[in-house]
Amino acid sequence: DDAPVSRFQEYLRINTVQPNPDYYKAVDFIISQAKPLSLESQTIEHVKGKPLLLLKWVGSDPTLPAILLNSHTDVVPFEDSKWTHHPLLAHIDHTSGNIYARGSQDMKCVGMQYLEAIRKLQASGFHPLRSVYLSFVPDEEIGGHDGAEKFVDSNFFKSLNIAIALDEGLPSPTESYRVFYGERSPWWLVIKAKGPPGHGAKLYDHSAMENLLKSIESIRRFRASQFDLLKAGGTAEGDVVSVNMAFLKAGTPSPTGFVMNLQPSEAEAGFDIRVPPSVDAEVLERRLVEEWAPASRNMSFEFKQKVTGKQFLTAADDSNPWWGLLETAVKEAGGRTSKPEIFPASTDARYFRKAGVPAFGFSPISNTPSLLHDHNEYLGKAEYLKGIDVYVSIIKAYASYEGKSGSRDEL
Ligand SMILES: CSCC[C@H](NC=O)C(=O)O
Ligand SMILES: [Zn+2]
Ligand SMILES: [Zn+2]
Repeated sequence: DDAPVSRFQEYLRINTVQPNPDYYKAVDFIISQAKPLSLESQTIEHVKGKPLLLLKWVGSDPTLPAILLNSHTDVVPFEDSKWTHHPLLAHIDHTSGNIYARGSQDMKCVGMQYLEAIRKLQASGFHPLRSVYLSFVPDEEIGGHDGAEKFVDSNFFKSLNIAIALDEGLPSPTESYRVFYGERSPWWLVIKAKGPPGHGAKLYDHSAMENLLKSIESIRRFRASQFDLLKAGGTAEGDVVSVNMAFLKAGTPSPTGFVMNLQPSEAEAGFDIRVPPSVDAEVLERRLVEEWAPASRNMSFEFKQKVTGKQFLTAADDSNPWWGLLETAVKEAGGRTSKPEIFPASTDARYFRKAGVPAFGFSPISNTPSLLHDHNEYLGKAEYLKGIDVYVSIIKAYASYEGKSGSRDEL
């Protein structure tokens, strides 16, 4: 059991932290792991310095559409002083068996588990009928535009003829694994207020700060209404709009902090908003124009990131054979899947779905708190090893499936 865990630790120790990930080191490491498995390998650089690694386990029937197992190689930054163990050390707590590292849940675990599962399948003498591709993509954490998005837009991707893609999910605090069939759309919104400057001791209307605060109050009321739906139960995390303030920027800097007796003429605030497929984006945008950033209150807005247009969902029912195969394969590995959900944040799966490839978000992590992007992100050693067996079962089922491919639903 030690070797797979050591290999996982080795991957975790590679510094692929945004905004300066060492992608080549990660790619070289994965290639070294793929070598003994005799997988075909190619590195694609849609953008210089951002390599995407594609591995292929060749199936015996090249006429059948292939399976894609996707993972991203980058991880989000951390405040190492707030961790109990440095996030790039992949320290194992020997009492609990927990491996502490950035990327232990999101999602270096999954990338390595795919490979470990293939290693086990080969050792057992299994040969795939369908080809299995493994993509290790860059830049997911900053939007995936130079990674999965360019990959999916290429003719080369179309030539791969992918029937189904698997990508990351979220840890489950309970026994059953979470599975995702769609995602909320990210809107990264900045609202700006302007107003006349003035003496800090003067009470007057329409200052930039007052204008911005009115918007913030309105946005907070909306946030509370959505949060109440969630707190009341019956509504899933991915089915309400989330709004969280990312930054506040205003004031006139001084050597000791900020000038205190000057009312600034400009103020801005940034929000991370996530919109479920079931919510009418036009109605929400009208609210933004009319209540959150009305020009009549000297306000403007811009989006730093916005996914617009149709949102594609992957059928998670009997109409899609890949769904049943996944459920059964997890069961055969001794696990259970819970009701399919909308992913609350974003993943590269949205690009696959948009290209017409059904995709499920799934990370085989149960009985574990979700610590993505948090301090002290960890994964239990036993949970990691169990996840490998879950993928053994899934890859076996997917790569052996002889039937027709599934469908994609549009919204
Ligand atoms: C909007 S692109 C950013 C993607 C990022 N993905 C995972 O956390 C997210 O914030 O959801
Ligand atoms: Zn991720
Ligand atoms: Zn992430």
